[in-house]
Amino acid sequence: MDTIFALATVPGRSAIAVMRLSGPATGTVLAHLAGALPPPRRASRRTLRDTSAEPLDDALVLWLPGPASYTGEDSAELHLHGGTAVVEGVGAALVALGARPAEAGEFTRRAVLNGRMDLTAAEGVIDLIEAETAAQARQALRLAGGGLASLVQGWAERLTALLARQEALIEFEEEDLPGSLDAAIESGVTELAEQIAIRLVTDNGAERIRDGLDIAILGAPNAGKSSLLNALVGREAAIVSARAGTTRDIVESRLILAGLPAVLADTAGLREAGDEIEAEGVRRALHRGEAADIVLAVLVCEASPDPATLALMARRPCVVVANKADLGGPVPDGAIPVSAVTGQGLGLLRARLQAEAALLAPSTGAALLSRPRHRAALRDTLAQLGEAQAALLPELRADALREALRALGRLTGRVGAEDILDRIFAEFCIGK
Ligand SMILES: Nc1nc2c(ncn2[C@@H]2O[C@H](COP(=O)(O)OP(=O)(O)OP(=O)(O)O)[C@@H](O)[C@H]2O)c(=O)[nH]1
Ligand SMILES: [K+]
Ligand SMILES: [Mg+2]
Repeated sequence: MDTIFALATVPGRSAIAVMRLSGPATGTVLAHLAGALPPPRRASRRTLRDTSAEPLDDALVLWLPGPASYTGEDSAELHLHGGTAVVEGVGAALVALGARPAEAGEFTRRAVLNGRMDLTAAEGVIDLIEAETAAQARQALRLAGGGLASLVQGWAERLTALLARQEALIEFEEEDLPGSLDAAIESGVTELAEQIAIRLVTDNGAERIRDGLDIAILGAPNAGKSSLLNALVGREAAIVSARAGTTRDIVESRLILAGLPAVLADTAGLREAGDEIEAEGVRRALHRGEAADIVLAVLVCEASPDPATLALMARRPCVVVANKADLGGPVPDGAIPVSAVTGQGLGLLRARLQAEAALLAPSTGAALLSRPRHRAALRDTLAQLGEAQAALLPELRADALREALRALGRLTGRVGAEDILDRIFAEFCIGK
């Protein structure tokens, strides 16, 4: 196993730069660099020197021997002065001493390989680094703290016990085993399948908290969709003009709703398009509307609701506004009167959007399945438990239980396909 190093802080000029090291040669490398190995787990001030004893920096050094370290390996942290020359000099000395630059996510990957955390906790670590809102950070912390790992671990232990009984049953078929054993396995499998199924159904919102909500603004040309986008995000993100058919492409802008990140998408006005470009714009608008978590349907106070928007409203979760309320005129049923020009009703609209967002991504703190692969693995497990329930031969039932256990193992990284690890750790930054 190589000894790796990377900057844990952002590269560039800074007050302090933290260089991390991990791997079997860490102790030797550190002793060379700092003159001697400092006492473990205590910050020590040392002059760092390169291989020809030239001073590199006056630094704070932490020696973190394994296995009680982040990676599980012998590790160290060097708190350097954050200048480019210092960091490069220390990097060059580390290479001269036999260490190599780490790849993205390599520290955390080693932590997973050494059993310091499972794959879902590692995903929590990435999410925590990426988190932009408080809700995302809370969810990431739960994952990083082993929230999903311990749940899955509990299921895996029960499954292992059921499999052991099943194998005993096969082995001792001839001899006298209590007749109730078979029934006990059956009810155990059923109970486990139920619990996993319930988790799949009730664990909602975690993916939305992680990835954000998709809100599409749709309506007739000139309804004021672009004006509304600009008013909601507080900047001139989209072009506004009195000419119908101004917006062609989708214009996206980010918005945070009650701690949830959202992407607000302005689209082309819905109508029989005048030309090929507008037709493509309308096609994109409808497509975006069909895929959105929430459609923000924009009607206009004085006009009768246009059929295309009404048709979409019937199919998608919607918040409906009647824009241009400043001009007066009747407000269509169920619509919130707003004015993108005067700002009237925008507070109410924001509150409605927040309420819808909260419905879609309840921040109850219970949701853990934040990635499609989590659900996929649990569905595979469930399918195998179904096979086990349906199996007529004890051997086939044991096979299905083994497969179910493998599916759970893929979720936690215990059953590791290299390509899954590669994909997950590619999301990481270098130094984590
Ligand atoms: N009085 C009034 N005028 C508005 C309001 N909102 C938008 N407008 C005007 O309506 C016209 C069209 O506004 P846009 O925001 O470009 O409308 P749009 O729905 O994006 O139009 P397309 O992109 O062409 O589909 C502009 O002249 C805006 O100034 C409003 O609340 N009150
Ligand atoms: K317009
Ligand atoms: Mg527009």
